[in-house]
Amino acid sequence: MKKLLTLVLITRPNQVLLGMKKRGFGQGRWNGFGGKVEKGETILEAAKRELFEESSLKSDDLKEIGLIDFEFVGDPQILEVHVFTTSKFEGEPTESSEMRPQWFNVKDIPFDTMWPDDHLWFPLFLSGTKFKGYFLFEGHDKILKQTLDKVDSL
Ligand SMILES: CCc1c(NC)nc(N)nc1N1CCCCC1
Repeated sequence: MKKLLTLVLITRPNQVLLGMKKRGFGQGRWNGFGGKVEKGETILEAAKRELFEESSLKSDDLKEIGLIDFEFVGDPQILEVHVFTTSKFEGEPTESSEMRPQWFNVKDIPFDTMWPDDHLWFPLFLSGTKFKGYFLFEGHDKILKQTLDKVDSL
C-alpha cells in the first residue's frame, strides 16, 4: 500500500529555501515543502498546493527530479515521495502554521537537523541529477537499508 507525498525544494543562486516543521510528522526538522496528495488532484497539483499552503510561494515551473520510497520498520505503508525543484517562483516566503521558511547557503545546509536521508540525496538534487531512492528506517533516526540510483527519467 503506497501513500503518495510531495516534496518541493526552492532554489536561488547558491541557496536553498527550507522550512522548519512546527508540528506533526517531521516536527523540529528543516525540510522542503510538501505533504499528502489528496483524492482528485495530480501529484504536480499537490506539490504546487502544498508549496503555497506551507510557504506562500507559487510556481508553475516545478520539475520532478527525484522519486524516493520510504519504509519504516513495523509499518506496512510505503511512503512514495515525489521530489520537485524550481528556481522560478513568485511571492515572499512566509511562515505558516506548519513551516517557518529560511534561506540557507548550499554550503551551510543544516543536515544535522534534517531527516537523515537528506545528506545522501541532496548532492544529487543540487547537481541537477535525477535520482530514485529507497530508505528503510527504524524509527525516525536510523537508516537500516538504502538504495540510491541516478536515472535518466523518473
Ligand atoms: C517520508 C519522510 C521524509 C524523509 N525521510 C524519512 N525525508 C525527507 N526529506 N522528507 C520526508 N517527507 C517529505 C514529504 C512529506 C513528509 C516528510
